[in-house]
Amino acid sequence: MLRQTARACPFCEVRSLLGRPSQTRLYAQLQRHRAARYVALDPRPQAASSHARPHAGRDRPRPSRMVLSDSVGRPPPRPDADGRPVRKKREPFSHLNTTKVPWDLEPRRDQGNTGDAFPSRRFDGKKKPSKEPFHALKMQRTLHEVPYGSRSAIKRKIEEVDSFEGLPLLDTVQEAIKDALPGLEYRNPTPAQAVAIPALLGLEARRRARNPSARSGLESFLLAAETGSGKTLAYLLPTIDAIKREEAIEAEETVEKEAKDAAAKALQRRDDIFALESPENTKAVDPARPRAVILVPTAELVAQVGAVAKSLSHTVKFRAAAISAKNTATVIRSRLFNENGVDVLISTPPLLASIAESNPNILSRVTHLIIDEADSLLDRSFKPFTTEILDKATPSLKKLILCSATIPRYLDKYLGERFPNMNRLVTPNLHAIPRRVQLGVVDVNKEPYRGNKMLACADTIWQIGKSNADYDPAEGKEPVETKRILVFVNEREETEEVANYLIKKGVDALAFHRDTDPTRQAKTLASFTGTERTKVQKEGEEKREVAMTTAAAAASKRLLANTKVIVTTDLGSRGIDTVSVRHVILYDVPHTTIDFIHRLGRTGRMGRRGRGIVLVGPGDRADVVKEVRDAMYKGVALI
Ligand SMILES: Nc1ncnc2c1ncn2[C@@H]1O[C@H](COP(=O)(O)OP(=O)(O)OP(=O)(O)O)[C@@H](O)[C@H]1O
Repeated sequence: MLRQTARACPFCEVRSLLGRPSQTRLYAQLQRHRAARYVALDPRPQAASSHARPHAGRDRPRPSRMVLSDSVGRPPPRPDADGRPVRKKREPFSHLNTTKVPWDLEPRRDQGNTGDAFPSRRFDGKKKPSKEPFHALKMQRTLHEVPYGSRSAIKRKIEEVDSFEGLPLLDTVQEAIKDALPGLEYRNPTPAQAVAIPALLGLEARRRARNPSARSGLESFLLAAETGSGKTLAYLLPTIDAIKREEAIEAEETVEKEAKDAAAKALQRRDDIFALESPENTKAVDPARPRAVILVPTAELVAQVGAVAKSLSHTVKFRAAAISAKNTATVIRSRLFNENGVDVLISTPPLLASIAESNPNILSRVTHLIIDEADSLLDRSFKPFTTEILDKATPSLKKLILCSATIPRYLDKYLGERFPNMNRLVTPNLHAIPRRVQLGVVDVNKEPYRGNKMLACADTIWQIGKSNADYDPAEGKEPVETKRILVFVNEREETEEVANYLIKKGVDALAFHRDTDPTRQAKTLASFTGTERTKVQKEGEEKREVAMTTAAAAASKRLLANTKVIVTTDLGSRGIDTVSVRHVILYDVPHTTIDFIHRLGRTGRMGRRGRGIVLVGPGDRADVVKEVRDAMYKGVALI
């Protein structure tokens, strides 16, 4: 509430509120009052200005001429060119020996402070920490905000789902979970799975809407969960469950129909013994009509999600086909038009959109459409293909599921407009980088690097390679055969440049970008994504190491043993499950918090520890890095 002081004009008896309003208004009013007083005291004829003659035209008694000035000792402030009063500059010691607190040092209630005249300063003269954090990040604010109140409510819900057995999944699907999560003793749902699986199975909707008809039609879901939280299984398990149930219903219907047909035929034969036997209707085999389609942005993710689906299909018995532009036309054809049909198709939007153009029937039976990495697939480059597929699949679609670890504002707006009733499934730690991931900063401007980022990068990798701090089994820490480090750069051209420099410095480094040879790319990635190496992979790695050691010995160079490095762009940051990566080096400061989240998300996956190291060089935004670090330390969401 503003404190308001009513003051009466001695000439017009108009009560004006001079307590809280701005100083400019106060002075303007004072000016008018003074002008009015001079006008009142001046015997000369007045100008016809309403400003100079406040009561012109009104029949009011003339006030007494003996009105004393209330500011004799202070001349009226001279107006500036705009007519506003010019304020006298405050001298450094002008406030001394005064008995009243000057107006501009008075505590202001609207600043919400409790009596501190300098809200941003402490008594010791140091700057008070600002109540509004993330100034630098606010300049590039990209992420949609999730209120902390709703995050706590979700936490309570997650606690209710503590095992897969408690979820109403088919027995075969329950069995298959063990195949999809090998090597784990305890397999409990992650927060993403605890939030998504019940909702996608329709438990939430059934609870909310008593009337089952309310659930008919297309249901849309947005699953927003942090990186490495098991989103793939969160959408795959309910989708496969639904497919199997649909299949069972269809099989029952077919048996019923066949029985009816057989009965009808028998009746016909009995009535008409001379009728010719009609040939058996040969069933139209239409193999390329999947029930579920999963869209992902890269060929690497197609392979990764395809592998998870394949592992589930061994127990559940469904057919999954993963196709990408990296496959030859023959491979794509044989997978897609398999005579046994396809239940789940995994592809990139451009490839599927082009296939759907020549085979419009391919999307006619899709009941589940999953758009993984939705923020990428609905940004400018992919959106036309993704929406084309969505539009073509809509007539038969029952469930649309969008997944992402980051929800940018443009996506939030788009979804709000296109799917106003979308079910938003959000995990409590969305947009936060887990505390188990630490962020270190290397100041490249300082000695010994003097602005040489490549040198700083090579040195950091050598330090990690030589250090035993994170991997010492003697101290009860996880032993690793080979350390794997991901280096992220902002531009594709830099990948080769940095990788070549690292090789010169005795580091086993590979550049990974869109134009890398596909077989080499697959081999490189495979060694970073699996915890267990296959025999062939191990042999390949050993061969490469021997070759490098020989080359290094020939050039009498040092070689960093047991450390493998991939230098990549954003291509390697989206969805790739780099479980064996403990260190991520951000060679360039990422352009947005979205890139920070995805790049740092390649380490510390599924409860593991990880470390990110940012190289801050000349011209890099050190303030942004500091704020990201603060947010990570506090465990709050980035903005
Ligand atoms: N319930 C679980 N218990 C243990 N591990 C799990 C569980 N669910 C998934 N995982 C493992 O967690 C890892 C990450 O899973 P996934 O790739 O699906 O994460 P994501 O959320 O899609 O990550 P990103 O956002 O980076 O794409 C995988 O190795 C997977 O096997």
